[in-house]
Amino acid sequence: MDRAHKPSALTPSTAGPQPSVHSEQGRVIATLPTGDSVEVLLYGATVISWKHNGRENLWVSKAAKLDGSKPVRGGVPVVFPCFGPPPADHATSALPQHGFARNSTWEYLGKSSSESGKLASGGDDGVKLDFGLSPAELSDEAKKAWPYDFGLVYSVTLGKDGLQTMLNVQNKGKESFEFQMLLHTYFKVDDISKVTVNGLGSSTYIDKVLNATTHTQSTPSLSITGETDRVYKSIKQDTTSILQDGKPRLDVIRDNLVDSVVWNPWIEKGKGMGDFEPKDGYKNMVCVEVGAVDGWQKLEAGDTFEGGQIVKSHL
Ligand SMILES: O=P(O)(O)OC[C@H]1O[C@@H](O)[C@H](O)[C@@H](O)[C@@H]1O
Repeated sequence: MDRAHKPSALTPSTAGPQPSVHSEQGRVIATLPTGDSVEVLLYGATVISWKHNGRENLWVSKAAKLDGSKPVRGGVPVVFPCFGPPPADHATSALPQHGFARNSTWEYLGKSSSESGKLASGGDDGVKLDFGLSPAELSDEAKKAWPYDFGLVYSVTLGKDGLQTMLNVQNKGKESFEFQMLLHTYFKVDDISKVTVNGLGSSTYIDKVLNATTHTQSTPSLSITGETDRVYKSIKQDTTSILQDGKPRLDVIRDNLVDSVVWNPWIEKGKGMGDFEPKDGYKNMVCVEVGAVDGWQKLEAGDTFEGGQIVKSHL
C-alpha cells in the first residue's frame, strides 16, 4: 500500500536510554526509559494498554476477545467508517455496527521518534507507532459492503506527557465518500461513583438511552449514575476531563474533532454483553470517545482528513 505517512527509522540516540519497541503475537509494545508503555493489537489497531507512572489507564474486559474473533471490549477500538448501526439509506448500510476498522487486521508500518509530535516536550523521548489499513487488508465481505479505495494510517504516540492517537483518512479513489470516525476509548477509573466528566457544559447531546432525544448539558460536571450513552455534538471546549474524587485524573484533548460520546453500560447492559467481565466492571470504566459522528465527513477524491486525541494522565 502506498503510505501517506511512511515513518522514518527511530532517530538515533543523542544521549541517554531510548524507547524500546518489539512485536510479538500480533501486537506491538513500546516502552519508554521511564517504564511507561503502550501495547497495540494489530487486530483493529486496538490500543489495549497504556501505562503511565506504573498505572494502567485503559480498561479492558476480562472476557475481551484478543484473538481476532470479535472487536475488543476495552482499550481504544477505532470506529470507521460508520458510528453505531449504519443508516439504511447510506453507503455504509451493509456494514456492521461501528464499521470494519475495529475488526480488521492492520499492518504495522513501523516506529519513529516522536520529536515532531505534539507530545514531545524537550527532546526525542517519545515513540510513534504507525499502523495502516487499506482495502487489501479487508475481508471480502467488508470490501463488498464499502467498495471505496481508501488508506488509513493510525499513529499511536507514547510520550512522557501522555498518549496521542491520530487517524489519518485518505481517499485514494476517483469518487468522493462519506465517513464517520470515533476513538472509542475505555478509561479505567477507581470508582465510578466518585467520577465526574467535565468540559461538556452547554453542549447539545443526543441521549441514546432516552430514545435519541436532544438535550443540552446544563451543568459543568457530568456524574455517571446509571446507563449513559450520550453523543455530544460540536463541543466548544477542546478538553474533556475525567475527575476522580474531584481531582483531575485524565484530560482528553480533541484534535480536529468536535464530537464526543460518553458511554457506560451500567448493570443491565453489562449483564447482556457476553464479553463484559467482571459484571460489576462498569464501576471501573467510563468511555469518553472523541470523534466526528454528527452527520458525515465528505472526502473528495485525493483528499485527506486527520483527527484524534491527546490523553494526559494527572497521576
Ligand atoms: O457493543 P459495541 O458495538 O462495542 O458498542 C458499544 C457502545 O458504543 C458506543 O459508542 C455507542 O454510543 C453505544 O450505543 C454502544 O452500545
